[in-house]
Amino acid sequence: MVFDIVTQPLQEAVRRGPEGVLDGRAVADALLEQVQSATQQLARRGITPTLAVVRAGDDMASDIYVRHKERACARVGIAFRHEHLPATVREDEIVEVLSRLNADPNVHGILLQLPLPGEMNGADILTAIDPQKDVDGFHPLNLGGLMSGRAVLEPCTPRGVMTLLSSAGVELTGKRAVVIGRSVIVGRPMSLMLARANATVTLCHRHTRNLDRIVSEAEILVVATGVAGLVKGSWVREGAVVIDVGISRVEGKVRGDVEFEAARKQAALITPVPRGVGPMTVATLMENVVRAVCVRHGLVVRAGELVEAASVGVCFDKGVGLAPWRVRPISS
Ligand SMILES: Nc1nc2c(c(=O)[nH]1)N[C@@H](CN(C=O)c1ccc(C(=O)N[C@@H](CCC(=O)O)C(=O)O)cc1)CN2
Repeated sequence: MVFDIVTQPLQEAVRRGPEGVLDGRAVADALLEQVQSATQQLARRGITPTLAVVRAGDDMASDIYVRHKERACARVGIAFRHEHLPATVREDEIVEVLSRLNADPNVHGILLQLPLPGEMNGADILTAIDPQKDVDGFHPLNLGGLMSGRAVLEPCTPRGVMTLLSSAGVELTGKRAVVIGRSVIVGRPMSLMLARANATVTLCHRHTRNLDRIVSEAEILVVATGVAGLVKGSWVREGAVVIDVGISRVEGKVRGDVEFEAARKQAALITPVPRGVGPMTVATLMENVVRAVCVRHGLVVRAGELVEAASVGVCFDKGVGLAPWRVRPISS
């Protein structure tokens, strides 16, 4: 465990929120405080964690999200670099920028803001990011590490959902979990993380038949489709925990994938949109930047304190320079 979250402040943040609503903003704030404490301790060792965001084109939503990331960096003491490339940029030019950032020892975390313009193949370009700096956790080595239980850097949105669930004290063992959406950045890693936490997971997508019936059996429901209002309140099982990852703009308003008011009547806990999962994505990114720094410098954040990894029995085998997933206990 490279960054060990202290759960009590997160639990208190959940308790302060409205009954039945999982206030992602409050939990994200509590997490950001812990990240800030870690960056202050890193600063005392002369280390300034640095995140580089590469963005191509002028997608309006991306503009908002990159600004959220910049603001979060400023808040927690992470230096922020923005490489904003024109929409006409070629794939090889993006790869060139990523390679330069890979080689820069002052950069700890790199992310490529999605979506990319036009027909560009994001999956190919993402492989150009050094897996040790891949703070989005989208590199195939990190995604493979997630599958084999060895990833250090995991995708921010599903990881943020897991943090939200644990801060609300949601027990997952043996629970029937349904994930709607099979994207590489949310649905698929989400289903792996829930299975890792001992839930029984069904992964649904656009070809799934009888979606309403499957949803009605879910004790934990995670919806990540980007289709506003797809999940009707009447589908939701009484007492379910509902996590809405979707963000769409409808008539100038931000909406989720779940009919919030109707679903709230059924659910024991539900995340709103906005102020639900979105802020957790950004806070978890900040956590991942500190993770990347720790892996590089052989450090661990344990119960809020930064310590040498060796003193708690963890070593980071950097091997041929591509393996955050080669973290292993010294004793093994
Ligand atoms: N490289 C990446 N690209 C994208 C990711 C990602 O994790 N890595 N995820 C999304 C966009 N995203 C972060 O990049 C993101 C989405 C939403 C929010 C957020 O805080 N939303 C607010 C609402 C803000 C608004 O739209 O007005 C909320 O839910 O409260 C943050 C980050 C796709 N691309």
